Amino acid sequence: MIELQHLTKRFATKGGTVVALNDINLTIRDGDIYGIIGMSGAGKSTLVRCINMLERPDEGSVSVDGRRMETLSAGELRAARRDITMIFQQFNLLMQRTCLRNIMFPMELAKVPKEKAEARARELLELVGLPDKAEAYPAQLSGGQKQRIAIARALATDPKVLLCDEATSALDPNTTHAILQLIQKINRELGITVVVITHQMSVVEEICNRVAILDEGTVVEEGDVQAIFSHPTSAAAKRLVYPAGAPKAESLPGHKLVRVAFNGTQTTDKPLVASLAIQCGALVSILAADTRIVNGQTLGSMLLALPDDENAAKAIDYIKNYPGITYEEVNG
Ligand SMILES: Nc1ncnc2c1ncn2[C@@H]1O[C@H](COP(=O)(O)OP(=O)(O)OP(=O)(O)O)[C@@H](O)[C@H]1O
Repeated sequence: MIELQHLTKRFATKGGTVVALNDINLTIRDGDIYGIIGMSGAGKSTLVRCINMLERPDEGSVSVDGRRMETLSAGELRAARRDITMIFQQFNLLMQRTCLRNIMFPMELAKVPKEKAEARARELLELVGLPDKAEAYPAQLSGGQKQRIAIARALATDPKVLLCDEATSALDPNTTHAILQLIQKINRELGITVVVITHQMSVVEEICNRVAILDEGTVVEEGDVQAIFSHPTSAAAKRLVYPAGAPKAESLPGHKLVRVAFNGTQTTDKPLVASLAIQCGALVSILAADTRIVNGQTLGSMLLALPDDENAAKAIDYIKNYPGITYEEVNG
């Protein structure tokens, strides 16, 4: 378990002090794929770099499995970083080493005997799907292949935690998907806790179970991905969930406006709008909809116009009792 308590990090710059992180409190549980999302400059990289003490917090504590990271000596920290490894947007491979020797590198530092290190590196090449690239140099690989090698290298010391700092931001959508699948496989099969820093909602949607939304160095929302994405409350979360703007209510004469948010338990075989027409005789119009499927479940919200007639009360009752939906009447 990773626990951040009252974490604050400031940078002194020519223009004055920048508060990159301001009193962050977060708990990342074992086995989570935990997303940390925010706009550029929100403090994501600083946060993740504080977890392995690449940045030293000014205040607060970071504990990983009960071990207080900020209290460790340089030697202890080097050892701890074998348990908490990291991958980056730019891969950071050693260009003059082959892929095999890149993967062996952390094991060399940890004084693992060469034969054992090579055998493990070959296993990891298999795991990331590139057994034939052992003797290739990074310059001969595509971006996705480089990231696979970087992942293999990050796994070489059998870590408990993998920190991913914008690991797919330099990749095209198909390659991003493949790398996210690999990260998910590593989480599931090796039981490694993953922390994913990203500015892309789609990354969080695809693999994370929990998420923290960071805005100007503060956590503005935190929790279950489906709960947050179905009902964003902070301005920063709304900006991320509805990049084109939240569905706005404009009054429609003779209608009640109703916003419904799907919390992820809704199944697609029982469509709400059709059910309202059939069960309640309510001919509802969809004014706006921003729904998505996350992990096979419906999330997002719809703005509905409900004719204000004799069926309205029955329809509202029906919506309120509909599984997996949050109901809100809005004024135009
Ligand atoms: N070494 C540093 N010196 C001075 N200021 C810094 C330093 N590192 C980060 N900052 C500042 O701290 C704030 C948070 O930066 P950080 O890189 O953590 O944000 P981010 O959310 O990762 O952004 P991006 O998505 O653009 O990488 C920014 O205002 C940044 O300018």
